[in-house]
Amino acid sequence: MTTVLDGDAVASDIRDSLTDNIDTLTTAGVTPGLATVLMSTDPSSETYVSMKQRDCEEVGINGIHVEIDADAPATELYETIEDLNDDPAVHGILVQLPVPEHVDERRVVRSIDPEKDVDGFHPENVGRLVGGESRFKPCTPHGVQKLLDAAGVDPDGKEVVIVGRSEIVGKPLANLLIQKAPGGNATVTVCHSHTEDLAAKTRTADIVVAAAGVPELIDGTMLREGATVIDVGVNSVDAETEKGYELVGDVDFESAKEKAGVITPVPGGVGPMTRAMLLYNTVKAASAQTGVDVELP
Ligand SMILES: Nc1nc(=O)c2c([nH]1)NC[C@@H]1CN(c3ccc(C(=O)N[C@@H](CCC(=O)O)C(=O)O)cc3)C=[N+]21
Repeated sequence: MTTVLDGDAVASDIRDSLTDNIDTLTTAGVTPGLATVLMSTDPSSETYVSMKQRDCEEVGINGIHVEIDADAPATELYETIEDLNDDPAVHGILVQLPVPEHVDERRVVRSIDPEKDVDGFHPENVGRLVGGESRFKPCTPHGVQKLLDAAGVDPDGKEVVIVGRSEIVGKPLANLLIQKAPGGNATVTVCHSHTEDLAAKTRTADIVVAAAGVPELIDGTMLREGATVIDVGVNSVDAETEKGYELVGDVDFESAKEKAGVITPVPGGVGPMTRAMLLYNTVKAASAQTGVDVELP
């Protein structure tokens, strides 16, 4: 029997535990604040940001939303970040990526105060993660780790094949999973667009993580019987839906499900976990910045 992991349910449990932490902070006079900055007209970016704001409201985080016209000069975004860095009510800052082409994305990431960088993308935080002393684990990799844990799949000693080498998922996830720490200790292979014979690699894996951004790249023929399959893909493809697009993963779910022991769906798998871990990092940031201790889930 194949288990289909319910990311919405696991994320909901994490939000419940965080609500207790947030109560502790609020009682001590600290309301955690998360600023989301959107400089884009992409409909899926708008959807994600509004979901993040709704999550904040649900758990009692003060969500501050800043919208910048996609045609505005880049300096407007840089100045917004400076203001948010200086605002003591803001404990976490997320600038929704991608930013428009005329904006320097690296500069954006570097200009966020590392202590407020709840995405974990600032080079200082990347360095800390690689060095085994992470401040904020990036939300999607952390969500994958929590989802595996909730499913009772321990990466310790397992062969993990990650398909995709992005700064946001592939690279940081590889780092988390090789760490000599609970939720780590895996043998990790990172595959990408230049990998020869991808299927030969994925067939060796106990755990396959698809994070290439290619719709339905991984199908059942590429999997070992009983493998755990984590689908990080959130590809918007044109469709005749209300929004004009639909969400498709990097895994061909139907054929993969025939082979997998455990599999995540899209939507309802990793996506909600990413959002839950953003709340987690915001609570962690508020606690670190104010010295009010909380016991994170
Ligand atoms: N600075 C920054 N940080 C990010 O973490 C970041 C980003 N930029 N840019 C875009 C990607 C993508 N991302 C998603 C988060 C949640 C869902 C999610 O919740 N998806 C739901 C459904 C979404 C729907 O219904 O459209 C699901 O999979 O069930 C998806 C995608 C965060 N990202």
